[in-house]
Amino acid sequence: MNSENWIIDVQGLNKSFGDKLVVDNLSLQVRRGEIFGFLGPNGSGKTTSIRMMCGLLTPDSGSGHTLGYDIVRQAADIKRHVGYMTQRFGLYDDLSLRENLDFIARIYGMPQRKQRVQQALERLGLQARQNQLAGTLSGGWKQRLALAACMLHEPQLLLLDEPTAGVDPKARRDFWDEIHQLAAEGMTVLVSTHYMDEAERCHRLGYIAYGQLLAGGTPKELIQQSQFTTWLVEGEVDVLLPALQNHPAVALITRFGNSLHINGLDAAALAMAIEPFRQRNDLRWQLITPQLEDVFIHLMQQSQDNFR
Ligand SMILES: Nc1ncnc2c1ncn2[C@@H]1O[C@H](COP(=O)(O)OP(=O)(O)OP(=O)(O)O)[C@@H](O)[C@H]1O
Repeated sequence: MNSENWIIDVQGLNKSFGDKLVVDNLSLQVRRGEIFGFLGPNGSGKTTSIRMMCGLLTPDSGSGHTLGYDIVRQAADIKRHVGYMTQRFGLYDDLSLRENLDFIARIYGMPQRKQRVQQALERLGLQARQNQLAGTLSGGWKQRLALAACMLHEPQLLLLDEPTAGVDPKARRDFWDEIHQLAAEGMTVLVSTHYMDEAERCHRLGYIAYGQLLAGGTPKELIQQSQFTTWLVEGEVDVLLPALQNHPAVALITRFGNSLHINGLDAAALAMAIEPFRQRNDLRWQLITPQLEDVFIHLMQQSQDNFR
């Protein structure tokens, strides 16, 4: 791919706070119109990475471009074209939706202010609530308003830092439909999330732990890279745990109600481990596609071990 098509293209970014290395040699490329998901445990460096890529934080070393601008020397240019939605709702509770958007447009001295506010209200389906005080909105509508606010200046890249934390599943789904619509229109989106259903809706993903990008690719590629074999077992699964939990052929067991996902890296060894239980009447076994959540939990466990 021609490097001019990368909206984000950074190499070897490092950042420390005090003596703690928070982002460690991060390289990342994101294409125009792509929804790129950033995953990783709390404190793994996702926000810090996002802030460096949008010109809000200077890396200690490393280089790169966002929207064609140098992330160190042209940070101000990047900020002008990026919409950044932070983890916390940063709007005014005692202003209406319209007043909030109008206020932001005034602060930034945006030309055609009224028109832009109207467009943003319409774009995100907020007209019917335009006179409602922001403080009285539910979590889902607040996120929508925050998204409208960070799109007022018509950015080319959206950086969304855990945009749907604490938002109910229906509102999250609506929010993601909106993100997909924007991407289809050419918007590039970098989003951090802890939710697996959201991860599955990204075009590509990066998994970061202890500041290092440990895995990257489409959800399908990440599942393939994991080399997991996964058995789904339903029924009286409690009998399995004492025998399999610490079995060397079992990489990870995840519980879902009355079923388990039993994952292993060596299909034959895993088959041998479960063999004594296969004929039981109270258990039903099925070989399934590995789940992203299992893959990420395994990555996280491995990185903890490496870190120690
Ligand atoms: N300005 C700062 N000064 C000192 N330490 C910081 C600063 N910003 C972040 N850190 C530390 O850097 C580490 C990475 O933080 P960061 O917010 O990038 O992680 P994250 O992956 O976004 O976490 P979360 O999922 O909890 O939002 C944390 O240990 C955090 O406490």
